[in-house]
Amino acid sequence: MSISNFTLTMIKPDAVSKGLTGSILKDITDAGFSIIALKLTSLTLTDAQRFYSIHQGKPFYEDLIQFMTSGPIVAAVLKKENAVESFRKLIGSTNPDQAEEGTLRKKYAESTQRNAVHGSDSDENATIEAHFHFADREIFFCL
Ligand SMILES: Nc1ncnc2c1ncn2[C@@H]1O[C@H](COP(=O)(O)OP(=O)(O)OP(=O)(O)O)[C@@H](O)[C@H]1O
Repeated sequence: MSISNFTLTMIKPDAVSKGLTGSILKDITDAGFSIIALKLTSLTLTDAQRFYSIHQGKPFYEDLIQFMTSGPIVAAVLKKENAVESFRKLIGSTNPDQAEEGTLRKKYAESTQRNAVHGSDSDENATIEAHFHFADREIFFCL
C-alpha cells in the first residue's frame, strides 16, 4: 500500500486565540513540512459534528463540538514524506501531560480537550479532511 505524502492539520481555537498560529506554523515548517494549503476559518456546528462524527456518543463529544466552534481555527494541508505518521509524532499525545518534550502539544496545549493542534490519523482520513476544508484549486501539491 502506498503512503500519502500529505496530512491535514487544524490549529484549534485555544491556540489561535492566544496568538500562537505563527509559532506553530514555524515549528511545523522547521520540522520539514511544506504548507501546500492554508486558511484562517471557522467550523459551524454542522461542520464540527461532521468532522468529529466518529466521536459521537463519547463523554467528551458535546464539549468538543462546543470548543471547536468557539472561535477561529487555522486549517492547513502539509506535505512531507510519510506525512501522517511524521506529523502525529510532531504533535504528541492527546493529553499534553503525556506528550513528549518538544512536541507541539507539550509546548502549546492547555489540556486534553484544548490541545492546540489536530493531525489526521490515517492516509484515508487525510484525503477526506483535506477536501473537507479545501477545494482542489486551493491545494498546491507542486509546492
Ligand atoms: N478524554 C477526553 N477529554 C476531553 N477531550 C478529549 C478527550 N479525548 C479526546 N478529546 C478531544 O477530542 C479530540 C479528538 O480525539 P482523538 O481521540 O481523535 O485525539 P487525537 O487523535 O489525539 O486528536 P485529533 O483528532 O484532534 O488530532 C482531541 O484532540 C481532544 O481535543
